[in-house]
Amino acid sequence: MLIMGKNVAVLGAGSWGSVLANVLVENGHQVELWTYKTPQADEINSQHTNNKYIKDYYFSEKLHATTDMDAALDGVDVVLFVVPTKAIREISVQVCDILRDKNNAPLIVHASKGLELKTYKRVSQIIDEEIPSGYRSGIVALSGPSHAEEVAHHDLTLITAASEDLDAAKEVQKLFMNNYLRIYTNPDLLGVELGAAFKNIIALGAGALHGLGFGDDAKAALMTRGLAEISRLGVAFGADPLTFIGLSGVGDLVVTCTSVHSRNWRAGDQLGSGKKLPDVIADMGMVIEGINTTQAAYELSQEKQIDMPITEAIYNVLYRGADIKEEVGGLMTREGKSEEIAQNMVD
Ligand SMILES: NC(=O)C1=CN([C@@H]2O[C@H](COP(=O)(O)OP(=O)(O)OC[C@H]3O[C@@H](n4cnc5c(N)ncnc54)[C@H](OP(=O)(O)O)[C@@H]3O)[C@@H](O)[C@H]2O)C=CC1
Ligand SMILES: O=C(CO)COP(=O)(O)O
Repeated sequence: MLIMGKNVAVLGAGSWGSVLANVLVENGHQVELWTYKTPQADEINSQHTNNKYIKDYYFSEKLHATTDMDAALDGVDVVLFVVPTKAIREISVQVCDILRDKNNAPLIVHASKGLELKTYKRVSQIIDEEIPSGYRSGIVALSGPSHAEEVAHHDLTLITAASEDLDAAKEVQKLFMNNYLRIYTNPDLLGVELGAAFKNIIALGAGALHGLGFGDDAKAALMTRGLAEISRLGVAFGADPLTFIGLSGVGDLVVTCTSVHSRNWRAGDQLGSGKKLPDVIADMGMVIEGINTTQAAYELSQEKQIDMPITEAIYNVLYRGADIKEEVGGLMTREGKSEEIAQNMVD
């Protein structure tokens, strides 16, 4: 099943980038993990740890980190982007400048979950714009219910390799698949990327409900109604509605709304407990993608006239200083609806 000996550059040495790089090393590939921070590269190379992002975990001694992107991209077969969405464009520009002088045209994979602010572009669209097809082969999104903390310890995880290019998706499937990480292919790149981005909004809400002291009924309700509204927005952009009941849809929604590993859930929990947003962001020290994605999704829903009451409530808390309890009260006392109509993913 494994393709042995591919050369892979992993860009972004946070929690997910460093763990995915380790998976690739364990699968027998040559990996250069790129970070812009020399002390972090030194820590990974000499102590085999990455303690700010994955506590008390020892990486393979074969995993090598570097701050030299040119060297990392030299002769690579695959480039994996795992930086926060807001950094994708600038890193893509740097990668393209380097690939222009090489002739390896690698396969591009990304594992980031968000939308670009203002342009509302998906990660694969940004990469496609900045790295023309002459300098690379296909683009694949790797997505689904997966926390770095669990994959690091070989917990069983199933995710999706999505691409409009099936051969590229199959190559990524073979690259990552092993006895603890199972990969499916999916042709609905748009639906997979939108599900991955939007579930973080609902995870912020699920965390907030927990912080406010609400229980399992409220959590189940939020996840169900949240799935209905994020599917509605995704379908308006051309996603296959069935993608939202797959790994990158309901799968990722469930894990992110229920796991203490989720930074989005934890951020929501802290907001629900009364902590101020700037303190939540500062104390997390890792990316909380749902904050920007809430803004993007809210603006898109306004533009497309799509009813997204949960997203709007979370937007009001994050960007308009609204009181969380009042927003929850507002959601509960909206005009009564038929579930048949309210559940419709399409209208
Ligand atoms: N963690 C997980 O389990 C999973 C994460 N993801 C997705 O993967 C993406 C990355 O997440 P994750 O690894 O968790 O995030 P982290 O915050 O743990 O790490 C992000 C890394 O990218 C670095 N970075 C930030 N901005 C730049 C930049 N402009 N140039 C270069 N490097 C930069 C950060 O450095 P610094 O900290 O110094 O800013 C950090 O090393 C996100 O889109 C997330 O949604 C997907 C699935 C699982
Ligand atoms: O996407 C993830 C799990 O699949 C990671 O979620 P968080 O970014 O909320 O930690």
